[in-house]
Amino acid sequence: MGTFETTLTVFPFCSPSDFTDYVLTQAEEEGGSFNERCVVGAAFRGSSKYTEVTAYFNNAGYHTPATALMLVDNALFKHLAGPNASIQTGNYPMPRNMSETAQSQLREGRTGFIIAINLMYGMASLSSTFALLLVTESSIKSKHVQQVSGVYLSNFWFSALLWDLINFLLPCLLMLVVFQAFGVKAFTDNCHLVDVLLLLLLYGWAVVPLMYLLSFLFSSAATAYTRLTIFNIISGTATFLSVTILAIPELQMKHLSYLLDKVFLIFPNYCLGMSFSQFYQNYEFITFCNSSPPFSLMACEILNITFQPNYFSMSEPGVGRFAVAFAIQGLVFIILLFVIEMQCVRTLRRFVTSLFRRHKQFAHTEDAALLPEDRDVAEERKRVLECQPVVESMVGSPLVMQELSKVYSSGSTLLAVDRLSLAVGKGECFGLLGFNGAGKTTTFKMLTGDETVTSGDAYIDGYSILRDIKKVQQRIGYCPQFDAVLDHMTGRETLSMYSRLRGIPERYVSGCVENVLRSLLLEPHADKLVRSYSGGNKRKLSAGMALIGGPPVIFLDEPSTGMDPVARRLLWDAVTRTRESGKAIIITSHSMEECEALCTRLAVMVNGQFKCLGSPQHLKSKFGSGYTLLAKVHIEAELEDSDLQLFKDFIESTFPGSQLKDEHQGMVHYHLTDKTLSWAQVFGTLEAAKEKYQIEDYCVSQISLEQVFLSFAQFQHCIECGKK
Ligand SMILES: Nc1ncnc2c1ncn2[C@@H]1O[C@H](COP(=O)(O)OP(=O)(O)OP(=O)(O)O)[C@@H](O)[C@H]1O
Repeated sequence: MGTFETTLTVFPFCSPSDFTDYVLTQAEEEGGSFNERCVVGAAFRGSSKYTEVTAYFNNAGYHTPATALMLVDNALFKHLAGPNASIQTGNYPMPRNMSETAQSQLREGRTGFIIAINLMYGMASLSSTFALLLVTESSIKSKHVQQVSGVYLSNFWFSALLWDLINFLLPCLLMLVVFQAFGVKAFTDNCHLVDVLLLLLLYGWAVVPLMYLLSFLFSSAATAYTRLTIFNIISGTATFLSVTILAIPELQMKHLSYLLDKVFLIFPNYCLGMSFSQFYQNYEFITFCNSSPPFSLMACEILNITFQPNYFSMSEPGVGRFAVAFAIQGLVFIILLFVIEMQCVRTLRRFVTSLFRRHKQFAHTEDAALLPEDRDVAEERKRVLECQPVVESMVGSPLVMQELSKVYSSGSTLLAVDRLSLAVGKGECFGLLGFNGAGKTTTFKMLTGDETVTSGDAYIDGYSILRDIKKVQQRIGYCPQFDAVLDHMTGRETLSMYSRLRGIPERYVSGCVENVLRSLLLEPHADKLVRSYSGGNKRKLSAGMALIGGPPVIFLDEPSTGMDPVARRLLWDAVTRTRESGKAIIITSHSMEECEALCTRLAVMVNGQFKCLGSPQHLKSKFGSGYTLLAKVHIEAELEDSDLQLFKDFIESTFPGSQLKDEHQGMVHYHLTDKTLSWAQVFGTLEAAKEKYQIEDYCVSQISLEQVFLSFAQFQHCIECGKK
């Protein structure tokens, strides 16, 4: 019994309509609060002999009629018996009969329903987090670099699954604590916590691989998280609600509900909601039907309440079929994961598209064959193609490319790499030079298995990239164009992981890591998280990941971008040492200085083709005729132009055909184009003219690699503009 407190307001009313008007006016003025404040009222009318009392109650309250009557009676009693008189009123509901209790038990299922809905919402956002790291690893190419470093697909996925399930166990245990703390008997009585934990873990087994599968659809972690959460909510809550609502007998759609229940068994989130809801309901039914046998059992029979003593029974309301569904879902999702990862679909698609593309490709190849090819490139092609079978004849060449081509056909068709043939020997560093969009990165991507090959083949250590990509990947180191490093690891951890992936015995791992850290000047940052690294240090780490363990073939895609001059030279030293130890290195760079310092041979790539090939000196001699002259002439302030002009006239008359490339503050840069000139002639002439033209300093050199490279600029067509 509760205490009833209210403010007594007394107004003189003459008729019942006065009271009604008062209530209506007050309700209008006060709005919603009037309804809460004013729950009962009473009107006393009449003379001293005869008084009519009317009690009013606000029907929003459950007990207001009785309260209104109690107050009126109290007032009358006080009036007649004195101020100390009072009537105490109590509320003692009659015990419910069996039928009412049964009806109530049936409705109790609502608690299970609410728990299930809340659980599904929570799990929807929790399970989508399992895709985050995978999406990040794929988008930054870290997964690819790990594969290239020797990770087996099965190891990658099962270790991820194991780790995620261990992580998933923690929130599950927390959930059990919550059930225990809030006394949710259905989930805590009779060792049910174990059953609930089993259900949650089975859900984890099913949903984690599903998130892995769906992670392939996204390239950004944030987008993946939002969309997967929405997917989980829809595939859980929406399906659960529709089946539950359609099962209401009054709707007469039980058959549809039954059918949908079977269909939705493919969704782990639906199974989670249903299993928890039904587990709860089953507990309630069991409790009621066994409460006072045999009457309760009879009531259950009459009201058609069925329960399953075994909670994991396959029949309703047992949750056995959901447990089985979880187990099968997990298995199927893992199989699908491997089907996708083993590129079965990709291979099939490539086969189908190649059928359609064949005609187009032949047309292109015929066109290309008409174009004249550089003699060195043609000889390299002949050398490579003549060696059949490649595996036996090219033992000295860890990398052999045979007519390797790549056509991108997203939107318009683009020939990114055009029939490259090349053999790179042990202890050789081969440079791929080319303008932006020439096809260097695409070549690397094909060689490392990141892109499919349109035609041709390549062999690494004798293994074909088409047939034995796994074996190929175990034999290469790859530093991609953009850093594929994981932010949440330290530099030392990253290098240790890659050295283990390369199969370095555990006792040598720390020595190897220290070597790389020291050689790339990364020691001061070794134990910092990669997310705090500068761009240059990340680049050093990427290069270190490719070099560690000394794989036979190493691909470095613009490794020194963003490095300071000291770090760059240290990298060059590390690359040179690796090359001298007998490894084949293929490097791309936009720094001619770097190519001259590192490469034993190089090729300039234009529109996916090699335009020239050979050692830096060979290319300079072949394509860079003449000399470069840099001279500094002493000039008086007032005679500036005439002094310099005299010298320029002298050069142009002495070396006919010379081209002035640059001129600045008395410094001139000439290209002496005459091929017949000898070093002695050029030096002799300049020494003789030194005093007459007040030459302070001069330098004569061969044409630089950069000038050779620039001479191919005219051939690179603008793909985006679609013109040559
Ligand atoms: N996934 C892709 N889909 C379609 N076209 C692509 C794709 N990747 C690259 N390309 C195109 O292929 C051509 C070669 O690109 P690639 O990245 O290999 O050039 P690159 O020589 O490495 O250039 P950079 O020096 O700028 O790195 C470019 O025209 C590019 O636009």
